[in-house]
Amino acid sequence: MSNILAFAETRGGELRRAGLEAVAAARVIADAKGGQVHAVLFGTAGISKHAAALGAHGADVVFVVEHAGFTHNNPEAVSATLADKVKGGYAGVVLAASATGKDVAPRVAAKLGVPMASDVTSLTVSGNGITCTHPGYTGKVIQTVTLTANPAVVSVRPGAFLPKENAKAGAVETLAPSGDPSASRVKVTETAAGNTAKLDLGEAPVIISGGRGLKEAANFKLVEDLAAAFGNAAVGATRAVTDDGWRPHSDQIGQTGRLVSPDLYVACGISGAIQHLAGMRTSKTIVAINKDKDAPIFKIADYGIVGDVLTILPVLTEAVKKAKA
Ligand SMILES: Cc1cc2nc3c(=O)[nH]c(=O)nc-3n(C[C@H](O)[C@H](O)[C@H](O)COP(=O)(O)OP(=O)(O)OC[C@H]3O[C@@H](n4cnc5c(N)ncnc54)[C@H](O)[C@@H]3O)c2cc1C
Repeated sequence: MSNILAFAETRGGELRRAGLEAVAAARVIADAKGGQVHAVLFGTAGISKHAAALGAHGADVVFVVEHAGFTHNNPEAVSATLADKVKGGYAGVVLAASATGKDVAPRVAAKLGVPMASDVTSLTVSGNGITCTHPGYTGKVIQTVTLTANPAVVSVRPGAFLPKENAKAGAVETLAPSGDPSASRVKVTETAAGNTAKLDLGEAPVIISGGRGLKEAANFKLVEDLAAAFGNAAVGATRAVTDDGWRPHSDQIGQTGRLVSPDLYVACGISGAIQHLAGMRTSKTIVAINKDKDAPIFKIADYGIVGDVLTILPVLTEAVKKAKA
């Protein structure tokens, strides 16, 4: 009982980075316990094409659950299948704390009758316990909890566990869903995609985020220019900005927005209100630009620039372009 199950999240038939991150986190636990990582991939016909990528990122076995009832997220059927599979002899199951994962993970824990650790940013294994850290009280504290329940249910914060490629290919097996996925009481009939050309905030290694200090919506062009110079960056925003309609609500980061943990987070004209920090304080490196040297954002920043964001952003963009040339 040292194998760990990972939920290989997909959307629109495509494997999400969140799924690979769940495998990466499951690998940490399985390696410490001397077990294997088994990923479960749900979808319609043809979804098995993603098994190779899961194997290449650390899944020893990929179970493919194909059914027309998995066209959209189907939390009831997915959680029932995952819980039944875990009962078959696993030490735990790992999911991403994404919108989909948040819908599925508590259902799995409830079906198994165990507690869960949610939005986990790091974990270690000692004896029979899995010790997890995660932000609590809207990010005011980092809590450390040890799960001793067996099996363990863990959801990991997007960006906290980096997918790692290995040379191995995982074995692929088919798995029958528990019950009839088409008969779920919860039916997602449509998924409306946002701007699909944009990098997803939960998956981008770099986020350039803007606040009210940018003065007006048009100045977000400076934020977009810096993101474009990086090439692998997404644009985020504070709630002050999304409430004012400068940016879509899907860009909002924080307590009531997206939770992110990129490698680099650049906060441009953002004060650092606790509700904003709740969504980004676990970023690996934080750079803040603010004209007020006492702005709270500087308390959590690794690098701070005191000055006018409207003049600093074009300079940074040119510097990044030069470094990338
Ligand atoms: C229940 C609840 C939930 C919330 N959820 C969220 C959430 O999810 N996400 C979120 O972001 N907020 C959230 N908020 C709002 C939050 O409290 C703040 O109001 C918001 O984050 C502030 O956004 P801001 O930093 O853009 O604006 P401000 O707080 O107005 O800060 C603007 C900053 O820009 C600086 N500045 C001004 N001009 C310049 C310049 N020229 N150059 C450089 N710096 C400049 C200022 O010094 C200031 O620090 C929530 C609030 C509540 C009550």
